[in-house]
Amino acid sequence: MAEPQIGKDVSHSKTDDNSDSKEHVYLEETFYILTKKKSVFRVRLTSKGLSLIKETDDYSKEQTILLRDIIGSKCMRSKRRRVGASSCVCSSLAGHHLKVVDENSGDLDESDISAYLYIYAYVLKRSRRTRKRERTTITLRFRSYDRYEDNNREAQKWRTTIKCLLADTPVSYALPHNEKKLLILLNPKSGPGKARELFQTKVAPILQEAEASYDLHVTKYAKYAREFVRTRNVYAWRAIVAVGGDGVLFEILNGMFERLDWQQALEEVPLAIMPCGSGNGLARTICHHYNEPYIPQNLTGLSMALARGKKAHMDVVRVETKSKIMFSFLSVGWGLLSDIDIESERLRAIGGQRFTLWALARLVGLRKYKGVLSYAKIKDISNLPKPKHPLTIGHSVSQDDALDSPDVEAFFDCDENSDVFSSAVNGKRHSRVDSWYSVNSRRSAFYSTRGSDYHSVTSSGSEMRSPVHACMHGPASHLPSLVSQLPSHWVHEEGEFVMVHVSYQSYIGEDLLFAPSSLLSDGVMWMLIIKAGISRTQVLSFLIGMSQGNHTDGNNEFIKMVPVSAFRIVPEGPNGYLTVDGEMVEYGPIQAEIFPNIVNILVPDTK
Ligand SMILES: Nc1ncnc2c1ncn2[C@@H]1O[C@H](COP(=O)(O)OP(=O)(O)OP(=O)(O)O)[C@@H](O)[C@H]1O
Repeated sequence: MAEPQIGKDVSHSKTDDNSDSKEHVYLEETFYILTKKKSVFRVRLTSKGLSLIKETDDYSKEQTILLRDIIGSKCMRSKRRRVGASSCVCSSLAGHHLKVVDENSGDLDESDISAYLYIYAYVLKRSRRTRKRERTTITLRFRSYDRYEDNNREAQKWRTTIKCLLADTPVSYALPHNEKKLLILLNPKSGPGKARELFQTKVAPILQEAEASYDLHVTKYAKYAREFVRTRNVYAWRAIVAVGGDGVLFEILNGMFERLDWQQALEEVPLAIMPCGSGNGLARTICHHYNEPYIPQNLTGLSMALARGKKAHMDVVRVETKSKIMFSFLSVGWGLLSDIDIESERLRAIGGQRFTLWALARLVGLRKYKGVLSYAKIKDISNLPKPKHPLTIGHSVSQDDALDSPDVEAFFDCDENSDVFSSAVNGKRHSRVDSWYSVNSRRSAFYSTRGSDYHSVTSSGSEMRSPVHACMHGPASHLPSLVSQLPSHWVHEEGEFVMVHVSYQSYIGEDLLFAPSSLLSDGVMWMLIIKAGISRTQVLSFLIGMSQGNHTDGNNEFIKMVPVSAFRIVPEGPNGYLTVDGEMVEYGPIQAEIFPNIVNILVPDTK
């Protein structure tokens, strides 16, 4: 039997049955199942993924776990049995409930020389109407040699190769050098207040399996995340993750623009979002573009994206009010949708449904707002100029003061419920008698990645509230000041409006497909204008249509959607709401322009 080998020595090309593309085989090994004497499993690690080929005298059946669905792997050993447990060292393992522990654990069973490789994957499953990821663990048992060290070496070879393939680095015997930690900024108050729980139960276990370590900071007050990002050496982390609603990411983004080195920081440190708020428009948009199932409070696909680190460019909009400049990634709103967003705050505890309830209330008392709307219309969106980077060059400034001391690290190994389909072999000499076993959706007991730090709200440490006056940097505006005249080619509309809402993302909420044609990075803002005079029935069908993205279909003289590159809204009177990314800003004149490609955001790896 050929030993598993690595890299060039054994590599050969295999033509995939389903495609013409050549597939590179890195490792290949046969695993026997003695209880099923006539069947073997040929396991192949290829550039495509992990192929498990079951071969009997009569047939051969292949299952492939795609590389993009694999999140990580881990080498384990058997756990020492308790004294009095009904087993003897030399007895068959078949039928027994095998428990495994970390290879460095003090609780391991020295008499079992097997090394176990656990491979963790989240495979996309389709049922008739839905798609979702299911957790799958493949266990390979290495027991060809008489010494654990030799078996472990084999298992480690597979682990290293998997790790290199996942990191997209050349396959070698050394684990790829990784890497900086993730910076997690978690808002415990976002949405219905479940961010902490969701992170611990849904995100942390996946980061654990991927061996992606992180520093977790729980925000202590509004603007905490913004100050944190402004004042820290953000280059120490490989990405900054907002766990909460769009509001936390808004803070992080604006904290980045408050840095003198904003350009370098945004180029080198990608941002990411884990949706635990009530709107979650950006997270929904990312999943939409990358064909990743979006299931509220599930977070599997986006957690995998954190581990993988694949980046995409995203546009950012510079917004100016009378007294502030800010940067936005989602939307600017005036009228109906902003009223619903802000006034439904009091129903925060019920999560996203607050929008539906308040929409009904606002429909009954439909308001209209007087003002002037001006915009630079994009004439041909199929022929957009290639996005440019802003010309301003920032210089790097970083501060590195300490905030909290790390709290206790919570790490639990997956030593419960870990079944391994094992072969009946006793005696001292082993021929190759390894076996594999795969089980779906196993419960996981992982909470925190080794090497990750949890900075608790209760941990001692300085309150941050920075006394430093923050000033906004970022790309230079091309617009005249808010009180100056606009260019002559702009369109002006004066009158009464039910709403004007501008978004640069497809979804502005989990169920609100606002701009179906929008892309993450296209330099286009989609401006939806609803003029006064529209009937309540038409508004209702507009709101219902937004769940499917067909709210602007059909002939309606009161509703229109316009692609723009810049706009200005000048409301009349003192009463009303203006929102930027769902956050209320001062009521009065507001203008905005889009800057393509400024931010890097982590996205699912669905290549
Ligand atoms: N510890 C905290 N205490 C109080 N408010 C906080 C804290 N941390 C952050 N905030 C503020 O909470 C606001 C709302 O946050 P977030 O966006 O996470 O939730 P959400 O509004 O429910 O979600 P969405 O924006 O998706 O609707 C933000 O403006 C943020 O500044």
